[in-house]
Amino acid sequence: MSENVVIATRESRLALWQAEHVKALLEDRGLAVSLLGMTTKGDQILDRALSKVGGKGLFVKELETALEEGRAQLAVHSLKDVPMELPEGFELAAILEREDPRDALVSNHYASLAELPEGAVVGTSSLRRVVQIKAVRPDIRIEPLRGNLDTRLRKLDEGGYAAIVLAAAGLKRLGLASRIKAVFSVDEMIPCAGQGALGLELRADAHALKAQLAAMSHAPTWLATQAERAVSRAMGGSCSMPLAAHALWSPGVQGQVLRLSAALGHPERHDLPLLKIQLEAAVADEAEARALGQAAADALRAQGAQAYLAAA
Ligand SMILES: NCc1[nH]cc(CCC(=O)O)c1CC(=O)O
Repeated sequence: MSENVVIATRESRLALWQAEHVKALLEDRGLAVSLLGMTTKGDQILDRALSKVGGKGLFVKELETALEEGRAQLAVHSLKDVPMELPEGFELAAILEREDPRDALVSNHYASLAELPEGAVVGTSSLRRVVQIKAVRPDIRIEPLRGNLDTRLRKLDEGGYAAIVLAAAGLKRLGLASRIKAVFSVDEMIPCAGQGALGLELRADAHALKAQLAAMSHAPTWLATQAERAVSRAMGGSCSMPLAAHALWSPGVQGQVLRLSAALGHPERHDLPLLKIQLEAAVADEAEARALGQAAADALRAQGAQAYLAAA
């Protein structure tokens, strides 16, 4: 494999950072790499919530077309933007070691969610974040907030919101960690499946590259995110759903166990309780990781998830 590897990437500052990061890792392994920047529908449509315009696939479709047509060999994605089922002919070849998976509160005036005054306006278009904020602060008013990280921070600075909620990983990658006022623990605000991890997608028939990328995959992150994505898949896997899933390796009686937390809120009725589950299991391979995710989804259904899903 001495040919040049072309990475297809979105052109937001975060996407470019992530693509450059993977480029450097591949170059360390002796590959020649270049980037192909592209704009996706998800980047263009900024006035509506993603859940209303077609979901996460909007960020990956154009990149997959570039792979299909041979204009690129590799697409780098924030794993949380990757749909649970990839189209026929595409695969995730590697998942890199996860960055900080937590959500962060960013504000120019307040140091935490608890400090926000009664009725304060918080910006987010993520139903997952909305239901978890409303569960502890039902008085908070939520206003939509889309666009890339710089756009969202600008909208905060223009004064439209008391605070906004963003993934810590993105802020850290862009050197914007100083904007973080408080990080939510993963119990306070359960992250989205895959949050903080990067997924490397290629064509299923790209065997040589696949073997090279597999060596870069981080097994603990791979298994944890497979469990998280299995919850999402079992629930119908779209971002029109206020679903959180996060798995963490923790010490067990006989070695490490994977502890999976998941939560589902009602998309509109914030007076209804958040359904929550935490399960743990010794997980040695992908099948066991997925089984853990499926078990969490089953447990949420036993708590009445079906009625919540029907409303989404
Ligand atoms: N939904 C957009 C998106 N996709 C990935 C990240 C952050 C980085 C990551 O989670 O890997 C963000 C921004 C955010 O949610 O605040």
